[in-house]
Amino acid sequence: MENIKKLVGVEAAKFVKDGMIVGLGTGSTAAFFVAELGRRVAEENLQIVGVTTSSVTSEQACRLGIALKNIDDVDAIDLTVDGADEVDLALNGIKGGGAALLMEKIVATYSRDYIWIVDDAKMVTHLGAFPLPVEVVTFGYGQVFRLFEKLGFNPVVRVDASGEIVVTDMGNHIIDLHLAEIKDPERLANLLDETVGVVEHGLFNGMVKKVIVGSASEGVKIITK
Ligand SMILES: O=C[C@H](O)[C@H](O)[C@H](O)COP(=O)(O)O
Repeated sequence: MENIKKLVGVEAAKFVKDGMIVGLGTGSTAAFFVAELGRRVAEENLQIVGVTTSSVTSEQACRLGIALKNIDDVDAIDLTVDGADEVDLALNGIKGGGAALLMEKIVATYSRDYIWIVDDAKMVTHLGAFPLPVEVVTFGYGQVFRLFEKLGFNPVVRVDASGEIVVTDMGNHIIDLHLAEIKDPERLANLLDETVGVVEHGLFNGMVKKVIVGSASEGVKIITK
């Protein structure tokens, strides 16, 4: 699995050219992309500026000597590369397994080009087997939780390994919705967008035009919309 993640990470890095402002995704797959950029910065003098999507990625990029800027200090981001938790046939996806969905969605929204890197097990017919992360403000999150219960969304407040409620980089909580199958991603996204207390959700509908998929048997495949 780590080999496949590395394969797609290195493949995605080929789209990065000198002078680019690059959005750096979060997660175990995106980490291979960032590592490859770090290698090219060190060994090939690649000139780039990164805009990161989490504190974890910022730390990795800093360690690797990748120059970073705050999203507000760049005009636009040329390309963002990120992982995903599930991708359907229309290239809608679920993100946020690593609790970085809010920063990821903002960086993706202000990027000219956006690529996902995944292993083939994440390619699905319908989204929803992966619990949908919803980022909620801490004030009144219990009320939002109860609303989700009433709607039959099987919500679970995310806790870390020591049982503490997760606090995201943006200071919010995450409620994971165990939906089994999302029949209409657009409708669900609209409902969540309109729910007071929800900051953002992990449905990334129609945002990506290119997905680099890795598999043990077939290597790398690029799916475009
Ligand atoms: O919040 C985390 C991100 O959305 C990740 O990109 C996503 O969870 C995929 O992570 P991984 O590559 O570790 O499976």
